[in-house]
Order: sequence, then C-alpha cells, then structure tokens
Amino acid sequence: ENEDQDPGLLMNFYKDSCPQAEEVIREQVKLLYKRHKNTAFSWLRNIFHDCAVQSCDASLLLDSTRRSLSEKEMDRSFGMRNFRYIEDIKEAIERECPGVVSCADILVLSARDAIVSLGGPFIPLKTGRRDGRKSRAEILEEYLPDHNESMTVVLDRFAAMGIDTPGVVALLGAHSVGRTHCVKLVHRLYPEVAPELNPDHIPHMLHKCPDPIPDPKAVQYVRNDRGTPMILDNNYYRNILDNKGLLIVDHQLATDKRTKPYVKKMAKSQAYFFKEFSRAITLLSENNPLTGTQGEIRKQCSVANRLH
Ligand code: HEM
Ligand SMILES: [Ca+2]
Ligand SMILES: [Ca+2]
Repeated sequence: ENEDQDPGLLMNFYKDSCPQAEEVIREQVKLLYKRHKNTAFSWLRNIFHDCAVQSCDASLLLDSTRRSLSEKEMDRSFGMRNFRYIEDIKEAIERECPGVVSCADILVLSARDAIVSLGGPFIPLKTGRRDGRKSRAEILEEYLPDHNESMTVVLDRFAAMGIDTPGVVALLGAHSVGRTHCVKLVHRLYPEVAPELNPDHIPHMLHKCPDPIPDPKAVQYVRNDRGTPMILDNNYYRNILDNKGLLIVDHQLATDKRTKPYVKKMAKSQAYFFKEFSRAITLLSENNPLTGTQGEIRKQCSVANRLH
C-alpha cells in the first residue's frame, strides 16, 4: 500500500473506470423521484446522517448483523426511509461497472441529485470515497445532535467538521422539505403548548398530533414546511422567524444571537441561502472519507463484503 499514490477525492474520480457512473446515478435518482417523491428527502437526510458520523463511508447503510447493531436502528435515525431504493441505484451501477463505484459515493451523489430534484442548486462534488466495513451505531450520539440539543452543542459538532455558523444555518434549511413524526414534537404540545409557538400554527399541529403519547406504529407526522413542503427553498427561514419551527433546534436557530443574523439573511435571499448551502454540503461530503486502498467497494450497500 503506497499512501503517496492515493489521490484522495477528485472531481469525476470514475472518469476512466466507469465514465457513465454519475449519469447512471442521476437517471436512477430522477426515476425514483418520479415514482416516490419522498426518496429525494431521504437522500438529502442521508448525507447528514452518514457523513457527520465520523466519515462519509456509507456506514449508515449497513444492516444489523448478529454482531453489530445498525445505525439505522438508533433513535437518532427515527423516520429514515427508502433505504431499499439505494440498492436499486447500486444495482444499476453494478450492471454497468461491477465492483467499481462505492456506496459512499452513491450516497453522496444521490444527495446531490436529490437537491436538484427538489429545486435546489446543482453542487459539483468530488468522488473517490470507499466504503467502511462497520456500523458506528455505538458512537452515533456523540456526532449527531438531538432534536432538542442546545445551539452551543450543535455549533460545536459542526465546527469539528470545519462547518462554520452560516454553514450550519444553511444546512438546517434542509428542513424546508419532508416531515417530522409526532413522537419528536409532542413534548412541545403536551401537557402544555410551548409558549413560543405561533398560535396560528398550533391547531394544525394538534390536529396532526392528537395524542400526547403517539402510537409508535401509527404514521403521524407534521410537514416541516407547510408552505412549500416539496421544495428546498428559503421558506424554512421565514417559518422559523415566524415561530413555526417544529423542532426545538429549528426554533433556537431563529432566536440564538449567533445564528439569527444568518437566518434573517437567508430568509431575505434565496441566492445567499443556496450559496452557503452549497459550500456547507461540499464540506459535509468531504468529511474524513476513506480513500485509496482504505475500506472496500461494497457489492451490496446494506452488507459489508465477505472476506476470504
Ligand atoms: C442539529 C441538526 C439536526 C437535527 C437535530 C435534525 C433532526 C431531525 C428530525 C428529528 C427529523 C424528523 C424525523 C422524523 O420524525 O421522521 C428530521 C428530518 C429531516 N432532516 Fe434533519 N436534523 C438536523 C440536521 C439536518 C441536516 C444537516 C440535514 C441535511 C442536510 C437534514 C435533513 C433532514 C430531512 C431532509 C428531513 C426530512 C426527512 C423525511 O421527510 O424523510 N437534517 N431531522
Ligand atoms: Ca458514516
Ligand atoms: Ca420548502
């Protein structure tokens, strides 16, 4: 193993080994989006949950085994969905170039293409990531903030990846699409409604989450952005300034004096939001990857390769 020959991440890493790789992923993401719009939310959430937990190494995609618990089973991953469709993308790629393109790169590029499907910016991203061999479930909570985390902790966790305050504010803009299940919200509604919540938003939240202890099997949720639920735009910032943020972390983003100035700026300018979002997604996507001869190219995204 010669470390000097590892070029690390590169633009179009597969240009010789699998020239059609990025195109195949783009087509698959588009096809899946046509059939199931919410796949795009999942690809966007995946890049956070994989890359922020130590490395963009597709550890998130591994299923539980007899020996180890999957990251997907952890409470922080609550509500994550559509993992089986990542395998469809992987299978399409394997048909073209078997054993060449990592699940880690598929995860990152599917997020990139999902952002475009949702009306967000096109973000050029490097490739060349390799797949990790183990779940990081046991350390996941050290990296992923909880929904009611303090802004100090949130900013610290992102700063450790080189993502600054405007970058964090922009990334949380991902909550301009998708949904939040009632289990993550009822503590703001019962026994008393959180006083900071906008009174115009409360009846809707109570209607969607009528039980203080939601049945974990019932799919009860509130859309993150009632205005433009399917579009990645700066409406999220207007919502949170209007006290319509669903999670405590969303609300704090609009009130903490470190983040509020950027929230206001992004609420005013979609262009500024997109610029900061693109920069922060790039940093997130390059967090501590495995490259060169590290890790492996998984055959199937949900299981590590068998060693002989
Ligand atoms: C402090 C950081 C964050 C916290 C605490 C957080 C927490 C959450 C929670 C609790 C949900 C609701 C899950 C559910 O009930 O189904 C959610 C949804 C979502 N999050 Fe985050 N999040 C954070 C940052 C991010 C980032 C950085 C991204 C992407 C760049 C992201 C993308 C999403 C998306 C797209 C959804 C909707 C998923 C769907 O509808 O399937 N989040 N988040
Ligand atoms: Ca990971
Ligand atoms: Ca929106």
